[in-house]
Amino acid sequence: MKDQSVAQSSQTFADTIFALSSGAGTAGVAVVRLSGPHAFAALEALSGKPVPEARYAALRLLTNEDGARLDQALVIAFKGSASFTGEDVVELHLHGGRAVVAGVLEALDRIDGLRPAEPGEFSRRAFDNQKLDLTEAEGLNDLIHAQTAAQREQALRQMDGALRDLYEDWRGRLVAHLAHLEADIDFPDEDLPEGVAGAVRPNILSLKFEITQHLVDGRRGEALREGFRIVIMGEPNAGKSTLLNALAKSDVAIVSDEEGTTRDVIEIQLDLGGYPVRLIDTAGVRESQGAIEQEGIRRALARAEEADLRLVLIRADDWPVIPKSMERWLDEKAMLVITQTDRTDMFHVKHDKLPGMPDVKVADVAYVSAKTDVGLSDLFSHLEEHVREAMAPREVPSLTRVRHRRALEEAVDHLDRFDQNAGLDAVLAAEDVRMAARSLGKITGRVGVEDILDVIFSDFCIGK
Ligand SMILES: Nc1nc2c(c(=O)[nH]1)N(C=O)[C@@H](CNc1ccc(C(=O)N[C@@H](CCC(=O)O)C(=O)O)cc1)CN2
Ligand SMILES: Nc1nc2c(ncn2[C@@H]2O[C@H](COP(=O)(O)OP(=O)(O)OP(=O)(O)O)[C@@H](O)[C@H]2O)c(=O)[nH]1
Ligand SMILES: [Mg+2]
Repeated sequence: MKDQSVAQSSQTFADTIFALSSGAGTAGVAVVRLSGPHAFAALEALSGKPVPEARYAALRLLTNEDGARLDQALVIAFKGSASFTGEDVVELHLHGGRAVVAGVLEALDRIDGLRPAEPGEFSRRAFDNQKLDLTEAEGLNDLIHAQTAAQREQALRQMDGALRDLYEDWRGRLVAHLAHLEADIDFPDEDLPEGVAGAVRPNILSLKFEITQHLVDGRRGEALREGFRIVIMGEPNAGKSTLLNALAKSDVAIVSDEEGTTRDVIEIQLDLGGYPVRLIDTAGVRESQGAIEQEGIRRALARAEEADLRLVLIRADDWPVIPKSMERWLDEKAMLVITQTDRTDMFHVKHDKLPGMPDVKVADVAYVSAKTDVGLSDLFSHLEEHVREAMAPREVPSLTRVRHRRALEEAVDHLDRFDQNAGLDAVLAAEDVRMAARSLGKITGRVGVEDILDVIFSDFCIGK
């Protein structure tokens, strides 16, 4: 029974799938991809000619079953298993017009054994045929969505197997320890009074330390994937929306001298030196009677809570007094931005050791005027610096998804349990190591992931 379910997903039994693999909309060239046992027969049906030699492009007139001309296309066949999916693959490089693509997709749909692909189904087949592990597949999906150079670099690194190698190395080491532990259970070693569990304990604990270090690296891989969230906050009229517009170099948010102008959260994307940033403007924080403004403030504080960096804005004429509502937000995740410096005497503002100067621990202090542009380019470089520091790749690759984080935390939990059981019960201790190895195996997809595969791959585009 079990073997049969494996065979179901392998190439001989699968349907042949097809999809437009290039972007939607009119383009110079559109690529339709087919994968599965009927891919070559489908090409023969559309072109009326034998399939060209594998991996060589050929020009073919494509017609539908009524003989209507569809396109003069460039076609390529890839023989399984030397293909992206591991199955027979055909690519139709079409003229990118709507009617051409629609005509070809319709003609394919009418061929027996062919059906449109689900999102991510090509990659899913590549995974099933061991062309990719899960981290590589995720890297591929990230590459397709990469908006900045640093995101592209991280995705390519993951596609090269950087995370796979790291996690497989850890798993391999655990499995080796496990083999010793199991041998010891069957044939205890008289020379080791604490048993093998005691002997391998230091190695396992040092491995656990490596995993914990990897976990505390500050969300850098996730931030790079999702965009680093910079939240602009402060009291009404601090100049938040003005600053957003200045940094975005675009008139995105409404600015006025009325307090409480902004109530919705406004988010824009920036590319700071190749790093993706989500810059978020929020409602001014104050005691408010209005229900809508209150909701705006609630949302502002929620965003501030999950920010990677907070820009806490204070008007130069209020400085150095810090509004009560902002006190709790000033920490090492905050940058203090003194705004509207044109409205007051700069010497007074910039004097660091003013009497009554609050003693705050923040990442940085900046002084800006959106009116005169003074300080804006400095603020820009400080932000760029901060963002690079937070997301620049390290020698050991960073985890890029909550999915990885959860599995690693699970592994650490099992290793903690191993630590407790090591001196007490060899059988339990071995089981803990086995479970930890299993948690690591879930990241690459080696074990126990059948139930999450649909979730992972359905997040991909159609045609990928
Ligand atoms: N036209 C086209 N361009 C494309 C893709 C594609 O599928 N079609 N890709 C799709 O994402 C990417 C290239 N990735 C690919 C990865 C592996 C194989 C492949 O045929 N692999 C075989 C043979 C390897 C070899 O000869 O070195 C294999 O792994 O066995 C093809 C494309 C980007 N550009
Ligand atoms: N002189 C001067 N005025 C500024 C500067 N920045 C903002 N303002 C003015 O300050 C007022 C408030 O600016 P906004 O950007 O709307 O302030 P905000 O913090 O978004 O306010 P809310 O959305 O109400 O919370 C507007 O009249 C702006 O023109 C500045 O650098 N210099
Ligand atoms: Mg505003």
